[in-house]
Amino acid sequence: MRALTVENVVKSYGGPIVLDGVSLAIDPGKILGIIGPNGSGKTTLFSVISGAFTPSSGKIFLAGRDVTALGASARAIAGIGRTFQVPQTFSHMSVYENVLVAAEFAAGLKGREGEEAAFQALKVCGLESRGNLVAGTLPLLDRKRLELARALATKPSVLLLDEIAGGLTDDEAADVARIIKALAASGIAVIWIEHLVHVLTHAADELAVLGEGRIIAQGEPHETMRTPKVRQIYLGMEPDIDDLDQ
Ligand SMILES: Nc1ncnc2c1ncn2[C@@H]1O[C@H](COP(=O)(O)OP(=O)(O)OP(=O)(O)O)[C@@H](O)[C@H]1O
Repeated sequence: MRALTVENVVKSYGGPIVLDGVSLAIDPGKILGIIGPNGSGKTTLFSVISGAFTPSSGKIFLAGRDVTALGASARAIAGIGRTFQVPQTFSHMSVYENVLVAAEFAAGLKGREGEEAAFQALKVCGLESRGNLVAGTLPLLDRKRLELARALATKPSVLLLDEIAGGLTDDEAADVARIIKALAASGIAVIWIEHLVHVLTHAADELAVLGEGRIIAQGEPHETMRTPKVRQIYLGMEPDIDDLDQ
């Protein structure tokens, strides 16, 4: 069964249409990369999947169950985890407290179950020795790891990553990509928005390109980057499309 199916989703915020009939699906254990120019609707797509916004029409299925009518909290509990473009960490709290709060309040994991989920999430993200540090003092790479750990502590079956590698060096981005691949290998379905195309062409099983609210290309990442429509968009922005294979 597909981990998540997005069926013909249309979204407008009251003005122009931002998502114009988007359909996609992902299996457990796979990584689907999403790219697209600024304003093409990537973050809106995540908001509609996570339940922050209701689609104007269309449906969202989580493991075959129609969750379109559920709000964000119910979807988090049902198994949809999310990181944000701007990290949502509480800077004055410790690293461990940040992750525990996510487990307890976002996913409803109480007592030992919450503590265990928080500890495991820190461990997988390489932060187990930094649990007592104040979150606001962490360097960027660790703040990204913490954002990932917070999403992971909700024990998601589907994980939505919004520019988790943004601002990182190539080596740091590779480090985060390694963690994400391990998460996928454990059975989590990962949908990953990123402006750094080369990070996704290396890490994703499949790539979907959004343009003006529609999926204009989708498939094996390198093939997808070579399609004429995608080349047109990324010409000049990604001068090294032909080097992405290397
Ligand atoms: N809460 C909102 N209310 C009204 N319009 C919005 C809202 N959020 C996004 N939009 C508009 O929807 C369009 C798509 O925005 P969205 O943030 O989804 O695109 P994006 O592809 O994620 O862009 P970026 O790469 O810049 O983050 C834009 O025109 C944006 O101004």
